[in-house]
Amino acid sequence: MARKRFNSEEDTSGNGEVSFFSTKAISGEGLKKALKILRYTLPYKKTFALGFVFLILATATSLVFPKAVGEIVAVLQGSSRFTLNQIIGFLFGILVLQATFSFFRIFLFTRVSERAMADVRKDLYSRIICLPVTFFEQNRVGELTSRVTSDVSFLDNVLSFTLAEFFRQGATLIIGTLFLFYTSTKLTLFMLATFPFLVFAAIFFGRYIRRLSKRAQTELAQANVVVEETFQNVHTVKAFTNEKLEIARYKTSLDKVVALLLEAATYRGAFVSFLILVMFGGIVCIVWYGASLIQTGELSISALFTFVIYTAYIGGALNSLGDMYAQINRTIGASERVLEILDDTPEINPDLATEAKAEPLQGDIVYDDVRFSYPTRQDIDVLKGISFHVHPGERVALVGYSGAGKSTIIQLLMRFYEVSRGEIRIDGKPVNAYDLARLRKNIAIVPQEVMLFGGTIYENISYGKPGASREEVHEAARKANALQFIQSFPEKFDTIVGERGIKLSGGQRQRIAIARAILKDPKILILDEATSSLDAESEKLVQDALNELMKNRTTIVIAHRLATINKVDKIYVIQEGVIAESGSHAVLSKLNNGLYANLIKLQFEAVTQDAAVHPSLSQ
Ligand SMILES: Nc1ncnc2c1ncn2[C@@H]1O[C@H](COP(=O)(O)OP(=O)(O)OP(=O)(O)O)[C@@H](O)[C@H]1O
Repeated sequence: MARKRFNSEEDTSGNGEVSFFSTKAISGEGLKKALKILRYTLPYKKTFALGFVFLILATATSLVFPKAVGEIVAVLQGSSRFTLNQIIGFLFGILVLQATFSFFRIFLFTRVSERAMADVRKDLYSRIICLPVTFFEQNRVGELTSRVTSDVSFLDNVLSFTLAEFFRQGATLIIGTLFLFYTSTKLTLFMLATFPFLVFAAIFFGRYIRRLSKRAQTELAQANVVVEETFQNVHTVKAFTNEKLEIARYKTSLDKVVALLLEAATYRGAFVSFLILVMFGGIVCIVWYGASLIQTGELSISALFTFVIYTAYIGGALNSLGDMYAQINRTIGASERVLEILDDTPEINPDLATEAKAEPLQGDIVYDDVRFSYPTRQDIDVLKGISFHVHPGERVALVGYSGAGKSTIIQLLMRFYEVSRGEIRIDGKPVNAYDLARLRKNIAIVPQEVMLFGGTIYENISYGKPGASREEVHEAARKANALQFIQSFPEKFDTIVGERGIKLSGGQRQRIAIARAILKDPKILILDEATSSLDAESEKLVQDALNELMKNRTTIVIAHRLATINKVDKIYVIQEGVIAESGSHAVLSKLNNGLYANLIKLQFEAVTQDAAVHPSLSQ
């Protein structure tokens, strides 16, 4: 099943960030999709509506302000019906109201947006985690993380802030202009002929500067990559004494940042000069024309005051509407990407999967002429007709050179991918015919590299069977030969492991993984043997634990160190996607020029060479 990579064409920075200055026009289709995201606010629609009422009230009060200031001038001229104190009192009243309305607007809108966005994040995460492995191969993890974090933040911002601002500024623009016409038609026409152009010029100028700053930010992020990489791999840097090289690399990156920032600063300086000269010049022109209208008796002084303040309001509104257009455009892009994932088909239903009982199986596995190529590399046939039969309770080993296809054979059994041709059957039924969750509950893997989650040892073991009783977890640890080392820690099962906790040795980690598998109690077991060998004592503890685990289960071992597999019933030697040899250890190791015999010879040579270099190892 070919899955499409979701749209990330706006990701120009390459690090999952979305271009800030996409100038693409807002399309009707995009807008429709973005509106679909708004359905997440539906559960909170009452709060949203109330917030909207406060928004209208706050906007209305702010629009009264210039009129009141004009009235003060009228009082000073003696042409008002009110006293100065009355108007100042009124002004204060307006301010208090506006402050109160704004508080509730922000409070209510934020409540809606934060809750709605938490819902989006939850849905998005649930959907992503339930998508098939292929999806994760076709999309970089960094990008997916940014979908859940930054894309949703864009939506959040729009809901809690931009939407309200858009309405407020739009209303200011329309109602303000109507007020202006009402105050003086001639002056309004004069203003409209000049002012908006100046504002748009300022918007473009401003945007160009921000684009430069944005580029500088991206460069800075690149420079930080150098810092991060070298700090993380400080051993490599030091081992090669490449400190000087890294310093030079960092300096080159920083120089680029500085050059861009300086360029932006030059434009910023020019921008301020532009504002002083042209924008304020524009206002001076309006005042000049207004004053001449006052001289001819067509306009009152108080009306001119009101006019200038409204003009400033309108200028501000135009400016922020320009910004908002860019922001809404970005958000549409973000919601498109979020929706694309939400609309993707999951392979598993998490609610049903947790409930699902393991399918009662015998563990009879048949590979019937299985052919396969990875969806991301369709041109390369990784498996070219694999056929074998493992009877219930049998142990088989897959061996072969690196890249031969051993792990791929296992991944197909787990149904991480679908076979291209042929069939895999368990207990006579094709794997595809099983419910995915119930099938996977029957298979446990002890992987090469055991990844433990940051948490307690107890949590890590019970991952094999969420909800297991304390006794079950203890018993599994005992069977896995892990009890002794766990008991030796002061916090025992509650010891934190992982990044912020204790670092377990390779052998200890493996025994935790074995305990996990014992707890899961699967019919089919897959051991992806660790490539690196443990010391003799750990090796024995792990091997004993594995022997306990393999009892009464069909086991497939991916063997890297052949010394450990002489106890299996049958060995399959995989070479370039086909089974080149099969049989018992005793038979295969004696085949003249046989692949298996050769592999054993190679490993034996490697061990003896090692012993020659480190004589202590052979003792
Ligand atoms: N996810 C993937 N996408 C594309 N190609 C892959 C993927 N995983 C493995 N391959 C390719 O498939 C081939 C078989 O890989 P596989 O991991 O099955 O080999 P292996 O025998 O298990 O090797 P090793 O012993 O090193 O683990 C290799 O050529 C590898 O490059």
